[in-house]
This record gives sequence, C-alpha cells and structure tokens, in this order.
Amino acid sequence: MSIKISNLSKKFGGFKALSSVNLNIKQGEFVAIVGPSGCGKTTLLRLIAGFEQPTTGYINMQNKTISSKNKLLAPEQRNIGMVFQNFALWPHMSVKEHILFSLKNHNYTAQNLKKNTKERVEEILEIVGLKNFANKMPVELSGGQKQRVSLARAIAPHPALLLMDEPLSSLDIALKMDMRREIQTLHQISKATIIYVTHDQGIAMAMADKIVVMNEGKIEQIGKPKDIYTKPKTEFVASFIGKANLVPGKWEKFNEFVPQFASHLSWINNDIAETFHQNNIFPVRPEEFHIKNNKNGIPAEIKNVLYQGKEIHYTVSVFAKEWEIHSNQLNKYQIGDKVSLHYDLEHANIKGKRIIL
Ligand SMILES: Nc1ncnc2c1ncn2[C@@H]1O[C@H](COP(=O)(O)OP(=O)(O)OP(=O)(O)O)[C@@H](O)[C@H]1O
Repeated sequence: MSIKISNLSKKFGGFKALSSVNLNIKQGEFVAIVGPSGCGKTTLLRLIAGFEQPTTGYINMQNKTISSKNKLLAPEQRNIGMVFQNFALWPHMSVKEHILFSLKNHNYTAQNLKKNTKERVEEILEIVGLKNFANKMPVELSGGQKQRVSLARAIAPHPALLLMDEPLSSLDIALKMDMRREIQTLHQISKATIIYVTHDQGIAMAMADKIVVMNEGKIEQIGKPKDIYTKPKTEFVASFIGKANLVPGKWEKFNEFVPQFASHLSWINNDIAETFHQNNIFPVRPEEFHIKNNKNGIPAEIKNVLYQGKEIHYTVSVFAKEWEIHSNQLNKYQIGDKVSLHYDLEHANIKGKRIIL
C-alpha cells in the first residue's frame, strides 16, 4: 500500500501535537518513525490508523483520501493490521481465538486464508513461536508472549499495511533479536508496507528502508538509515541518532573547521550539512574521537568509564561540556586522567608547518 501524507496537523485543544507533516511511503516500504517521548509518533500512527481525525491536511492511501478535516474512513475500512505498545488483548479469548477472530473479521482477509483458517492459525503460531501456547488465556502469558499474540493477530489476515507501536519493547534481548528477524522475514514474504514507531534507534537502523526523525510534532529529517547517520541535517538529528558531540569552533574556507579549544587543529569534511556551517559547529560521533596521552589535541578530562565488552564508553569533560567517546583502544584511561582528543580526519599546524597527526 502506498501512502501520501500532506500538510498534516493535529491539535488537542490548544496543544499542537503534530505540525505540517509531509511524508510519502511507497508500496512495500519499511518506515521507522523515531523521536523522543512526546514528539508525536503515536499521534501520527493513530491518524494513519483512523483513530484520530486531522486538524488540517490529509492522508491518501492508494491515491484515495481516507482522512482529512472533513473525512474519516473508519479503521476497519482500512486494509491495516496494528500492534500496540499495550498489546490490547481480549481477556476472554485464548491465543488461538485471537488469531481466528482477526482472520474471520478483518474486512480484507483473502478468501484463501478465510477458507483455510485452521492451517493459517497453525502457520501464524509457528511464525511467532507460540505453538505450545495456543490454548492459553492472556492472563497466563508473560509480557513478551502477549506481545507476540498481538503481532500474530495483526499479521494473520495479511494486511497491506502494518502499523506497529513499539512492538518489541517488553521482550528480553534474545527474544527481541528473534522477533526482529521474524518481522524482517515477514516483511520480505508479505511485501506489506510497515510503519514502525520506536524509541530504539538501533532497531530503526537495522530494520528500516527509511527513517523519519521527529521532534516536537515536526519531521526533522527523512532518509535512509545510512544517510541519517552519516549526514544528519540538524543538530537535533546528529545528537539524537548516534549521539554526536557538537563541537564549537569556526568553519573556514575549503570546508576546514578549527575547533574552539584547539586552534592549531583543523578538521576537513565535505559532508557536513549547511546548518552546522552556519552555527559554527562540527558534529563528531563518539567513535570518531580518539583519546591520546599527548597534548596536541583538544584538552579533556575523563569523567566516567563504562566497560561494554569490546568497547569502552568514556564521558569526558571539555571546558565544562560533557562529550561521549567510544573507544576500542586497549589502554584504558581512569576517571580524573587528563587526556587529549583527536578527530579521525585531523591536521595540525605546528609552528607554521602543516602535519597530519
Ligand atoms: N488525546 C490526547 N489529548 C491531549 N493530548 C494528547 C493526546 N494524545 C497525545 N497528546 C499529547 O500529544 C503529544 C504527543 O503524544 P504522542 O503519544 O504522539 O507522543 P510519542 O512520541 O508517541 O511519545 P512516547 O514515545 O512517549 O509514546 C504529547 O505531548 C501528548 O501528551
């Protein structure tokens, strides 16, 4: 299913939860919507589902307007499946009955699935790993199992659009990885369009064709995961996705940046968005900084050390600001160590000579 969202806004009383959202989603695309709590992700999803009506703008599905100020097609009239954060299971139905109910009552279930409900229920139970729980009631299930029932119910009728709101949030890490693979496989097999709301940027990066980054009811950036990560367009996107450190300084000619705390250095990067040039900021990813014992880089002090197995995460303070650095260097620094920070693509001018560090 293809979707076009145009100039969409939503007000709750005097509060504007969404402002002028524009988004095009192609048939079969996997789109992740990420952003901090309260930025409007769920509101956008509820508008797409048909639970809320827009204040301005419209939503088209397959080139037909299904939501606007004057029109609202009911959720059951849209060919969608939904997985909610809070599962929304029916307490009086077993696992199997949830799947069956959805197969029988979804307006768009294909005839071949309706005719063979028994096989379809078995198939879905297998996919979500609940074969041994078919006759259990919701009260007898763990949070993760309930979430899988919610997923099973949504995918059983094979909807053209799957809306998922934090569908993996209550699973443990191993199950999360399993279900992540299942959803990816499901996406490949079903060719359904998926809109997936999450706080978890790791999941968004790994699964989505396209990421939509939201902040305060607006879209900050839309792009492929790699582009969002390597070419953030705003300071918000740089800090939210991949926790970039926003280094102040001065952009000189030829895309050279001189950091404020080490004016003998210059960093060259042709791929930094215009906003950063205008604001004289250079975003440096935690893994792009290297900590050294010399005095040639940006002076810093180690404030915190977190061992993460093959990486060490340092918090360092630089002239009262705190930055994050991820290092796989073997030499470990201790809290209180005075160190020097270097960026990947760095040159230094020492006594008029330009050297590469
Ligand atoms: N029915 C409502 N009435 C009034 N305000 C609402 C309503 N629904 C949402 N809001 C407000 O709109 C804003 C966006 O909420 P929304 O649930 O879309 O955020 P979110 O990005 O999904 O957050 P989270 O990640 O915490 O679930 C919030 O400030 C919320 O309080």
